[in-house]
Amino acid sequence: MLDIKTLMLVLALATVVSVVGLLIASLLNRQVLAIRYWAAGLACFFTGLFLQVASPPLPLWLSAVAITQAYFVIWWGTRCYRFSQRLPRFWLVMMLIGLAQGLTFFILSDSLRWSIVFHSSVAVVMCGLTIRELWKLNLGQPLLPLFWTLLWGVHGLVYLRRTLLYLFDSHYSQVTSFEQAIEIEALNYLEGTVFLYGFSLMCVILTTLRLQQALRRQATRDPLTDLLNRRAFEEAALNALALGRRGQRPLTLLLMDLDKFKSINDQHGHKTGDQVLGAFAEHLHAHARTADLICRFGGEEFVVLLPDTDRDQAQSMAERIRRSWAEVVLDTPNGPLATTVSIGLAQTCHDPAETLYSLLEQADQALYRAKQNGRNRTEQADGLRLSALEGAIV
Ligand SMILES: Nc1nc2c(ncn2[C@@H]2O[C@H](COP(=O)(O)OP(=O)(O)OP(=O)(O)O)[C@@H](O)[C@H]2O)c(=O)[nH]1
Repeated sequence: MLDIKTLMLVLALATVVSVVGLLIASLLNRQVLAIRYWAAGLACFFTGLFLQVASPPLPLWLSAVAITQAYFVIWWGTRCYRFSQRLPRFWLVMMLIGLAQGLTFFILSDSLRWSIVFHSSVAVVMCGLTIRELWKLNLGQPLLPLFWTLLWGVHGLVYLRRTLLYLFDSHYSQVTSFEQAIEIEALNYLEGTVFLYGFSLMCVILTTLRLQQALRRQATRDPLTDLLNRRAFEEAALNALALGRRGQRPLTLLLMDLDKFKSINDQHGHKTGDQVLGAFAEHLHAHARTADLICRFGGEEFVVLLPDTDRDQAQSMAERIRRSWAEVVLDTPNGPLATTVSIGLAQTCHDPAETLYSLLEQADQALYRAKQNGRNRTEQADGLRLSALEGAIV
């Protein structure tokens, strides 16, 4: 039969391996903040184990505070993962929780039973909260939340059983050392070792997933406006066109160009120009439906593809966007700034010869007319011009 000291040593070694692994992973993947908290949480856990070995002479409640605090740090890291950002007041929250625990454990210090009951019930609650964080996130991978739940769920159940036994079982309510409770403590340490490796593995998988998402985003989004970039738009638009053609449903394209944008850059600077581009992207988002594809086509040119939308519906949408944009006054370092947009509109005719590029060409000609006719207006394309199709890619 394994004794407590051996089990503790195995768990401590597993923790060291996990902490070192996660620290290396966090150095390699600096963009994913959560892994740093997860590594810090495990380091906290290791400190708790070390303090446990050193008690006495150190009081046992010190180790209980460190181990319980580890759950709070890991939970915080999982929240940062969910929000994809650093959350404020980490140190303050951790200090307050640490102080509250320190005080509670200090009061309970002479009772191993109550110290364990308190520490285990906090762990059960934190397991539940940590599971919840991942379920609130749409990972797009159903297996990961399930594995996370299994891992934290079993861990929580082991702690729940421990809490209940120390609360209600007459044998455990009398014990004064871990050795006297070897049956449950052995399970606790063995499960803890497996849990640590499972948790570290999950941390690395979640970090990889986040990096993959970031890479996919970088490949498909325009960094300034976060709209679809040209390549991603073309891919999605070709699909939308094929679907529309198959269902014989109308589809319209709006090509937009901010008016006199060069003079905005010249008069207010490039930074303000960028601010205008960002604001216009948000404006488009606010007016588009979820099915619409919005893209920064290049420079100060934007495209919106409207599936299931005919020429008249698209015209009123384009006019809504144009009019409301003319009323937007931006607060820039040089004072208030308002700009306008010109729009070219083209609708599919489901001609077999029609392509995305011929549609764009038609919208571009309409846009050119809008500029020629004084800007801040919407012009419609006349229809499919076969001359525009020469050399078009289907
Ligand atoms: N700030 C900023 N400017 C950009 C960006 N991309 C392109 N531009 C500028 O956008 C301006 C486009 O100017 P033009 O194509 O001459 O057109 P315009 O001044 O908008 O005039 P019209 O289209 O005829 O109304 C150029 O000065 C580009 O340098 C960008 O990412 N940020």
